[in-house]
Amino acid sequence: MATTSTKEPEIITDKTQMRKWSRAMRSQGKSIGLVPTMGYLHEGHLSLIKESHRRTNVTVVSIYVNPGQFSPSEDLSTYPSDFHGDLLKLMALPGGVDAVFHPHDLYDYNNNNVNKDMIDEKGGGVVSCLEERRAGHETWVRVEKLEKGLCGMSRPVFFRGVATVVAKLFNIVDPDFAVFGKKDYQQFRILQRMVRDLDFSIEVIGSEIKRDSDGLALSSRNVHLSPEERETALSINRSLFRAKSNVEKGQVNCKELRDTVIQAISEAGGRIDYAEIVDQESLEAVEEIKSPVVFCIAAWFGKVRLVDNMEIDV
Ligand SMILES: Nc1ncnc2c1ncn2[C@@H]1O[C@H](COP(=O)(O)OP(=O)(O)OP(=O)(O)O)[C@@H](O)[C@H]1O
Ligand SMILES: CC(C)(CO)[C@@H](O)C(=O)[O-]
Ligand code: BAL
Repeated sequence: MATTSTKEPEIITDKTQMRKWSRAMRSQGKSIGLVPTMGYLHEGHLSLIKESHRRTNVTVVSIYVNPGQFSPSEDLSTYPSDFHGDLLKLMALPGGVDAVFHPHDLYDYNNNNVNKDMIDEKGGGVVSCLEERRAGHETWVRVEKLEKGLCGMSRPVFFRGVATVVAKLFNIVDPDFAVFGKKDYQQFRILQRMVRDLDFSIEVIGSEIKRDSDGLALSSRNVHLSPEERETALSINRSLFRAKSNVEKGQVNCKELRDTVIQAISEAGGRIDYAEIVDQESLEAVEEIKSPVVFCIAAWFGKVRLVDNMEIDV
């Protein structure tokens, strides 16, 4: 629906301005697509924007590295960013984007009287960089069952942080559609469930994984891989494609499929966080493939933790 000429997006850093902009678009009868990101944009992000162009009149990209989804031991401080480069990529994209929402701090409530005693520093048993900062934020969205397994095992604050910040973005931007990548499969399913359970009037779209020419899933964190680690990391996508082909040839025993993949990645030099075959919607582990599943993997290559997955529809 969008035009094909490139354009400069409106850059909005303030929540109130963002809301005003969205309301103005709505009053002109325009539908709004939101693509939430943490910046350092690559072709994967751009493919989400193209998906939004196909469905809506105007597209908003948010760029915000959310401290609420990182635990203090994770890589918030080294997360890559290049706002200027991101803008150039957005402007070079046919159709561009209409607005970039780039708040400095989404948890700035102007409450000067926050004191230490007001804050539950444990956040229900888990602590994120947000609580460490004593931001005076105490409301969290939790998608209780779906957040438990897979990435939730090793990143206990991650999904409540993601669900909460995305709920905030939804309230501020008020989009009709929001596009997320299936690369972060559990995140996509959790946000779909959040929207259903909390009656947001927003359609959550899952967009296909964009890969480099050698098959590695594009990710902002790939920039931290050494050339050797990057080569090693190809074991994830190669073993996932092999697993899919083995299922198509009739191998349906999940333990065997998982063992093969774990062995391939470990032998290549990766350190497995998890390798699970789960139902596409419930994300519950299955033993034998009889219905659509997704094979999800997280593994460390040096100091970089990568995720990838493969939907297998039978
Ligand atoms: N290769 C990809 N293909 C499709 N979507 C992607 C891809 N990489 C990221 N996305 C999606 O882009 C959105 C923003 O993700 P984010 O900004 O965290 O980038 P990222 O590359 O996933 O970074 P990282 O994995 O290093 O955190 C998410 O919905 C994510 O799933
Ligand atoms: C959805 C998101 C922008 C929330 O911070 C983030 O988790 C991401 O980039 O995938
Ligand atoms: N794309 C997922 C965001 C994160 O790993 O924090």
